[in-house]
Amino acid sequence: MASHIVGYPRMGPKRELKFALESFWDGKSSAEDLQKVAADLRSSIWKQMSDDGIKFIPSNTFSCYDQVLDTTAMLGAVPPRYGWNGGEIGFDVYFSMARGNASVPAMEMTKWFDTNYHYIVPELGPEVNFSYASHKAVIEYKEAKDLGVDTVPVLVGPVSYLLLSKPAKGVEKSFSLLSLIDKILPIYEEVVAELKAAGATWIQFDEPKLVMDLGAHELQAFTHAYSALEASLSGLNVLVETYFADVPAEAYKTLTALKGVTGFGFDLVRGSKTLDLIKGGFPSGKYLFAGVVDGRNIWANDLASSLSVLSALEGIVGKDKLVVSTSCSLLHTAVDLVNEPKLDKEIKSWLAFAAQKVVEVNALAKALCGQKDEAFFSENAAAQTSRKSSPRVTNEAVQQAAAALKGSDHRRSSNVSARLDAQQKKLNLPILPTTTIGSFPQTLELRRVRREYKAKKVSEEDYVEAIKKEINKVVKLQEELDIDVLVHGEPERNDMVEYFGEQLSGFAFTANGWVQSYGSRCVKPPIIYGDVSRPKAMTVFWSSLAQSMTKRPMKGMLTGPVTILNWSFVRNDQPRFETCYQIALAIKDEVEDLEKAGITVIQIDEAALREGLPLRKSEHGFYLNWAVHSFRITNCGVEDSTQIHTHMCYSHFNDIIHSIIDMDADVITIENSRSDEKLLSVFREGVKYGAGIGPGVYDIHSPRIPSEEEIADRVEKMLAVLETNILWVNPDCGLKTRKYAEVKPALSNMVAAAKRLRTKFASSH
Ligand SMILES: Nc1nc2c(c(=O)[nH]1)N[C@@H](CNc1ccc(C(=O)N[C@@H](CCC(=O)N[C@@H](CCC(=O)N[C@@H](CCC(=O)O)C(=O)O)C(=O)O)C(=O)O)cc1)CN2
Ligand code: MET
Ligand SMILES: [Zn+2]
Repeated sequence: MASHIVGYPRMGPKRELKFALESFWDGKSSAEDLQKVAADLRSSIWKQMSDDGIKFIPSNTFSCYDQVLDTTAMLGAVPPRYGWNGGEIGFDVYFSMARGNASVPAMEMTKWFDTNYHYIVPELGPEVNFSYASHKAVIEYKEAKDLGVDTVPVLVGPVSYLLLSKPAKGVEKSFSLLSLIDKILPIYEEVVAELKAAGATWIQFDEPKLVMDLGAHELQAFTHAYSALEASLSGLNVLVETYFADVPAEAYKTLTALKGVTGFGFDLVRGSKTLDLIKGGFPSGKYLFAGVVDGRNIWANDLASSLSVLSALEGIVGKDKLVVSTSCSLLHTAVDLVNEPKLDKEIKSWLAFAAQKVVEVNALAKALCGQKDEAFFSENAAAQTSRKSSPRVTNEAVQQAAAALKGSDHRRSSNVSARLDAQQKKLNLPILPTTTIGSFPQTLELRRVRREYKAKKVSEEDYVEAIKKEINKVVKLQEELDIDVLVHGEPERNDMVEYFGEQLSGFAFTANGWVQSYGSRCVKPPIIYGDVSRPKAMTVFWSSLAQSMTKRPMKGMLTGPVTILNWSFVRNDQPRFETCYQIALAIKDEVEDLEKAGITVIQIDEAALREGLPLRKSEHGFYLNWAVHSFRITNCGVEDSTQIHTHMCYSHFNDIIHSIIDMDADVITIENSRSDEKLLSVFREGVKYGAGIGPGVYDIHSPRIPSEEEIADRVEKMLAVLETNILWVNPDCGLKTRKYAEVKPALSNMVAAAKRLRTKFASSH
């Protein structure tokens, strides 16, 4: 029985790649230094999987930024503004596309399906001249082979690639991206030919788009593409891999009938319906890659239960055609439990990170062919039992409070326009008020203080003093810049989710459980293992302190329940919505404590509300209903005069705008500048929006400093579709990843742009 891994984390167990990248970008190390770190990481990953006994080991799942951007490089689809002149694409052009450079902004970045990973969106049109411009897939295949590991090279499949793209600037929005299929297939053929020549016997095409709601035309593109590739694929075993949900029935038919394909991979964790499809018929003689080990979570696999699923599948596809696999790439889980010596022993026994999941996959494969490791299986069974019965998982009071939520809608007592009037009386803000999203730059010094406090090398007193000084600096800076609604800058927070996770009961946190979010940026999602409650106030001390430093309104800053849920590793022993309601109750207590402490503006970030939207339309309504309800629970109890803000990243909101309105926040700030103002088109189409809104006026993901003119232009464009009295002026998102040298001039230009427009507006009225 064979084993397979869809993909593996690339950052390294101690984020080696992150540090190598950032040092290279800062000019502190050479391209060779970066290449060396990258090669060492790849080699240790391959060696580890090979030592663990994995038969199908992936290559080309490593990336210095993003696998979709790697595909763009492979196809030579570099937008002309990056000045590429042909030849093999190097770091210069590659990182300019990813991060922008002094003169050109970065390409758009967006969410990878419903994960917290982000990819760089390809920009395509009829004018693009595709050419084979990055040989990375072949180079990495050979690199592994030289190390004695025969791998399965992985490519983003041609159809998913096109469906993940967008029309380039100047190309009709209605342009059919799929019409480019015959232009990119020849490049794929070149890559395949080279891989074959290098000795590859298997190749994996990731086609995750197959789990979405696709039309006949899109499904037809798969049939067409793989028929066209059939000849060049002959002699190779070909795996088409899907993940993140079940494959709809129509897509399943298309997929399993593809020409030239010898194996099909399915996510059997999130896609339990796929199991029925397979039982209803699977093409004979083909391989089934059964993704039973969850790549999206940190829970140890229930090996006994997986084994029974696998045995049933074996009966359908045959012993020699079943391959045990992960549900998706392990990119979305933490790297290695070995680096968590401080984690509670019992909780640790319930967990498996990427390295442990590789072992689980192999153990399942061996068990199927009669080499069951009894000790390993019984240890696993004991951990499953302990998790089911452990008293630390259950909190009766919390369960009762959550059950009591049923039956109420949890709405504020007045409508938004009455509330905005009451708030304006108190706040007395100018038109086009300026604000920021919350965090200010996280300097090295700040990180050092937090780290040393955590390690008990700095006393509580000194720590509070250091943070206080930082808040004071941020407050003074905002006053100098003349920003209207201030923030304290979040210096006490490592991350907007982890910080709350560390203070709530029912959560565990890790020391090294990093997961890549984008580029070199990683997050350490907390682990929700039990019922959630708030032992004490979490932010009131810092927010009150910050408010005492200024006469201007200071926003209380919280992360909302849906975002805490979506950016944590969530327990899988109860429905997600139940966990979300529990978190909502904890945040509600915090909102009310902030109000009592005299905070008049409270921002409850729901950055990840959109990303949690199920991939399939049929499930949207149910999710949005409980997600929006959870948000309302947090703030339905405040006074009219308390202004509730929320913030969201990524503006693909056209389809869910009514749910966003239904959140009933007083002000919403939304990412906007990096996605071509898609957001504004919603309002252009006539959706009525009466609450305050701040579409981001510049991109904070790039080091580039926007000019006053550029920002003023953007705001004017917004004013063409939105009423002047509801518009706020703010950046796209928090500033924690930026440097002060970037933030100061950018915010100064932002305030100047707002003032310029206020003057213009006053003189025209
Ligand atoms: N959870 C979450 N998801 C999100 C976002 C977000 O802010 N949070 N934002 C959106 C964009 N994604 C982002 C993801 C990460 C970062 C980010 O800045 N990450 C930091 C890590 C931040 C962090 O938690 N750092 C800690 C830990 C510091 C640290 O590295 N400590 C070392 C100690 C060793 C050493 O570095 O010396 C360790 O713990 O190992 C801190 O500052 O306190 C990074 O990768 O650089 C930004 C945006 C979408 N998804
Ligand atoms: N308040 C948070 C911040 O400014 C919101 C970020 S959304 C990813 O960092
Ligand atoms: Zn954001």
